[in-house]
Amino acid sequence: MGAEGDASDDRDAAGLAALEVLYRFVAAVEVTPDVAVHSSDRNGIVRYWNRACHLLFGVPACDAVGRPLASLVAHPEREAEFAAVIDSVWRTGKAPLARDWCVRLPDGSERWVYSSHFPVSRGGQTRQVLCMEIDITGRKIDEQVLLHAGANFRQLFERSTDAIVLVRGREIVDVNPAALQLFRCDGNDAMVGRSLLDFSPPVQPSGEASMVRDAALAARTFSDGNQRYEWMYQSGAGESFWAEVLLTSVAVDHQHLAFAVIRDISLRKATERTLTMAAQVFENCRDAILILDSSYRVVAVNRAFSDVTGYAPEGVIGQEMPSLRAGLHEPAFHQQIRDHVDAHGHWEGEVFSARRGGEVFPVWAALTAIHDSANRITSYMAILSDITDRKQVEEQTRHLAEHDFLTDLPNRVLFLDRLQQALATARRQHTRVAVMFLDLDRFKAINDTYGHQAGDIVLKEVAARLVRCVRGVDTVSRQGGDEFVVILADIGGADQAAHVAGSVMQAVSQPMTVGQRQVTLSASIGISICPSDGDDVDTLLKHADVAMYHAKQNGRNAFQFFSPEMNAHVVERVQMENKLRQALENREFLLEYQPEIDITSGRTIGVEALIRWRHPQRGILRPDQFIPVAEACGLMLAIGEWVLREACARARAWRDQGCPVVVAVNLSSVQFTHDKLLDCVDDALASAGLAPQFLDLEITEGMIQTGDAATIATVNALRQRGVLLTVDDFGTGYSSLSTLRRYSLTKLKIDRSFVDDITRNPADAAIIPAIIAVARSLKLRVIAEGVETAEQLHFLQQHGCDEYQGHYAGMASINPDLGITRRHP
Ligand SMILES: Nc1nc2c(ncn2[C@@H]2O[C@H](COP(=O)(O)OP(=O)(O)OP(=O)(O)O)[C@@H](O)[C@H]2O)c(=O)[nH]1
Repeated sequence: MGAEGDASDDRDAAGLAALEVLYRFVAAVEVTPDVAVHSSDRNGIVRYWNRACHLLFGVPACDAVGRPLASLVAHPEREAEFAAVIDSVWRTGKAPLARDWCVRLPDGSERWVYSSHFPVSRGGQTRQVLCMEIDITGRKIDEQVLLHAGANFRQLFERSTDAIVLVRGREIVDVNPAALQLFRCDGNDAMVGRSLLDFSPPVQPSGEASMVRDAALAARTFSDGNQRYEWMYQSGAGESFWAEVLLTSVAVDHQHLAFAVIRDISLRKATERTLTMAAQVFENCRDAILILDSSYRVVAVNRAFSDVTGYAPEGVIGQEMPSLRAGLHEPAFHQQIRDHVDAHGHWEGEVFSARRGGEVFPVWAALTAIHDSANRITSYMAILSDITDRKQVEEQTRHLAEHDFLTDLPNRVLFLDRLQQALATARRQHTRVAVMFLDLDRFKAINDTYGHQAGDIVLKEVAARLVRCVRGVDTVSRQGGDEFVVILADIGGADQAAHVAGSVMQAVSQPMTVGQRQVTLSASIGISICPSDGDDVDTLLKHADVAMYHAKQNGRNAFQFFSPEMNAHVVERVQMENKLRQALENREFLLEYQPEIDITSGRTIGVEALIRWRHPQRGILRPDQFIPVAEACGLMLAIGEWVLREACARARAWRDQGCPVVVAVNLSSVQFTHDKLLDCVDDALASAGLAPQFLDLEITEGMIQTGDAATIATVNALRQRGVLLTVDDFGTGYSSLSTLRRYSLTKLKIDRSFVDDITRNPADAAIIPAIIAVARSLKLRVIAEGVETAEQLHFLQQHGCDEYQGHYAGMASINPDLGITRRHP
């Protein structure tokens, strides 16, 4: 990517540099007073005419362009020769040698010009003939004078502004002051006696050796009388310069002499080079270039213009710019651009252009005014870069940035933007907007069961179904994971939102095929409505999320509208979560111990450790007030570990004080199924130095009723360590005798609701003897909890219960009195 980027940067830089050359050239050609530049097409019609042409021929560009060249510049007496020269350019595609012409101007006057003709080619075919002309009338007059000078020849030789060098054989025998000046030599001695080859580089720019070419020219001059050619010289100061040479052979006193009239044409050559380069840039530039006259009519276009727009040059030259004609922008917009260019010289920006077939495409346009020497705008240059591809890439990039890669739905970024817009519209038009937050139920199970790929297919299918449930003005977005949010714009009321939520649930719950399988899903949806539940993005989203959370809490597969009470509940819960996270660190937990009494002896044989939270604001909280939150936010493991350690340490302390009691600790299901349970128990016992038989772990029926191998292994591992195991809240679950038999347990704890029944509902208390019978058959001890009255104790005693706990024996406290023995009736 990087390398490609660098390469294209280089290309762009080169392209810009080339365009800069072109621009400077067009500007230079336009303003140069010395070189008249014009071009004509195959029919001899003038297509380009610079300001110097105006000065030389007396015809302004606006009158010259479009007229036959022959009507502007006549070549009296040499019409046929001139026509042959032009014809050879068209036929051969080659530039002929420059030559002098006497031309007649439209006003009847005559001038001498020195003309060079060049083909302007495209695709290997000559399209125009470009002509550069220099006014040499003054020099011609000098030459005429020279011819008729006779005796005054020497004087004219001395005064000539052209360099004249007399040569015998190869040797220079005389030079005039102009020659000394041209060759940067201080006096005749510097040249006389030497050869012109001494003032030439070894090789000419054409690649020919100077010596070889010089010999050929000398021979031809000798046979033809004279030769005109171009030559690269090197001055005495070592500088190279281009010259035009007229070498004439003369016989004086039977000696063959030659005199060379040499004129520096470096300036013209440089202009030619720039012209060639500019023509190449113009033709080969990847961007479309148009040269426009001061009325914005096309004077010339390059190949890229035709490639990009499909217009042939003939179709547009002399017309106004095609994109202007297409009426893609308001006329006022074009006028603004023109005003800007006239005022500042340049304008660039993004506009639309049209191809010949009518297709509209985006371009980056740069329009530059070209001024003459009097700073008047004579023409314009427009460069049009087709940015269709760039726009497409931009569009793709934008799409990627705003859409979810999996479902192609708007992502959170675009969703937020759309919601802002929907809310702004609702505010203006006093309408309502609903935000529907949807989370799939137990989606993790799909991933876990069928694999992530299957999960992806499900998410895509859900996305498609959601889109089908809403109108075009609504937005369905995926926020990530299995969460989707829908904006229902301009809804009549809550009923309408409920209707959509109903159809969404219906759509999601239709079975879908993933690979070979059928999957059935459900979703929980929370809805908030603007303005009643909030009128800004954050509030509406938060409230829809809160409502969705409640839908989940209430059993999933439902939708819920937001209500302030829900919010209060959630706020409270979040606050509790935050406080809970700090509670361990701040040592805010404490354990109270409730004695467990042996019914026969009345002695305290154990204690149940009960966790309390000393909440900084709300005082002492009981487990049911915070344990569900701790479980939900993943803090239960850490809290459970602390309880185990603390309880074991305390049991060890009591034993050291001579009160060896068993400490019962409740295990949460997260703890019980966690693979660190055994390590955790071992650590707690080891760090307290407590024998395992003094630790009783209380688990619920629910945790063991599956009877699966993993649960059996955990129970066995604990029992093998010697730790006791009690099934808490016994009688409320559905464990069967056969399941219980699989485990090596210690004790069953009769749930307090049955103990309550002894006094309140004696008929139902019959379950207690049944539980005790089960325990006996499994050789387990039985303990009853929640014993508050003598009557309850008596009932338990009568039915052979082993132990009890409850207010009758003693409240839970930090420092229970373990020494007392209760007297039972
Ligand atoms: N296949 C797939 N799964 C994803 C993608 N992004 C997130 N998930 C999974 O989606 C699941 C989202 O689970 P949750 O919403 O937290 O929980 P859930 O199982 O849906 O349970 P509830 O939301 O409580 O009903 C997680 O298991 C993520 O790993 C995804 O692009 N493709």
